[in-house]
Amino acid sequence: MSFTEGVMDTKSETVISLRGVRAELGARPVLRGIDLTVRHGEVVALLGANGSGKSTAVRGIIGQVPLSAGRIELFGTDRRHFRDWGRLGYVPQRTTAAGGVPATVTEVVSAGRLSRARFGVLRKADRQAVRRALDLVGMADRARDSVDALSGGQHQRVLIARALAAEPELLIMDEPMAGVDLASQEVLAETLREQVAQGTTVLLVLHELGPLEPLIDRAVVLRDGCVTHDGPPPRALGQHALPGHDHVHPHAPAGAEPIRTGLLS
Ligand SMILES: Nc1ncnc2c1ncn2[C@@H]1O[C@H](COP(=O)(O)OP(=O)(O)OP(=O)(O)O)[C@@H](O)[C@H]1O
Repeated sequence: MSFTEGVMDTKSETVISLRGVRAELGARPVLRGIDLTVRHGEVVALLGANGSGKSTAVRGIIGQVPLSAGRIELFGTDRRHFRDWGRLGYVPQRTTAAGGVPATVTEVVSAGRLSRARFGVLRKADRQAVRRALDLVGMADRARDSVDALSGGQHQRVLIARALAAEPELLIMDEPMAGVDLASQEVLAETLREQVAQGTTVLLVLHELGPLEPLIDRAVVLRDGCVTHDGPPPRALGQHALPGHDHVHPHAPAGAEPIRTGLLS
């Protein structure tokens, strides 16, 4: 095989594949036949209204939600047999980094490196990776602080640093910008841009594209547990401008029907 073929193989490699995925939570069907493909180097945004199944889909991918039907593959391996979790970084939705146990920022971010550390022991290169991750999210100056002393947005940055510390090939993030102010969103967007430039594949749940918009290759929109759009991301900024957001023009006559464009609602 030539070098060029090798590169092309990597580029077209499927990193995440969902086929006919169904899941129930309690008695409620939450995923109702999802197909989704994310290829090497792609940045894919998972969009949709509250309760449409975005978090459940992401949690299904990382093995936290059992499937009732269908198949998920990670790096070409059936998720049920996938063990190479060090290749994947995950930022969960709206949790705190504290978890009830007193820990410093460095300790939390170091935990994200353990999957890469041989025998669970952090060596110099691992500690450097932890420092780099803290630098990337602009939290290096808080390294020794207790995570209890952080604001919500700072927690979020620490969780992102924890995911980056493993230098993952695939980043899965569930609303990484939730509770993060615009200036910090710009910092995180820049961080992500650098990761993507290095070839990291990204799947992220978003409500607004915001500063991430230029990075997004493709948007997949869920509605009631089904994919209703898989293609170019909505062009305009902000959820109010996303296709599918019901919109009544401010000067429309009273009682006018909202304009529905069909993607999100
Ligand atoms: N543990 C659970 N038990 C029962 N139903 C659940 C559970 N967790 C979520 N659900 C339901 O599953 C559906 C999808 O939830 P999910 O969190 O995946 O949506 P989402 O698209 O991520 O929403 P949001 O934008 O609000 O985060 C919702 O109707 C929710 O009520």
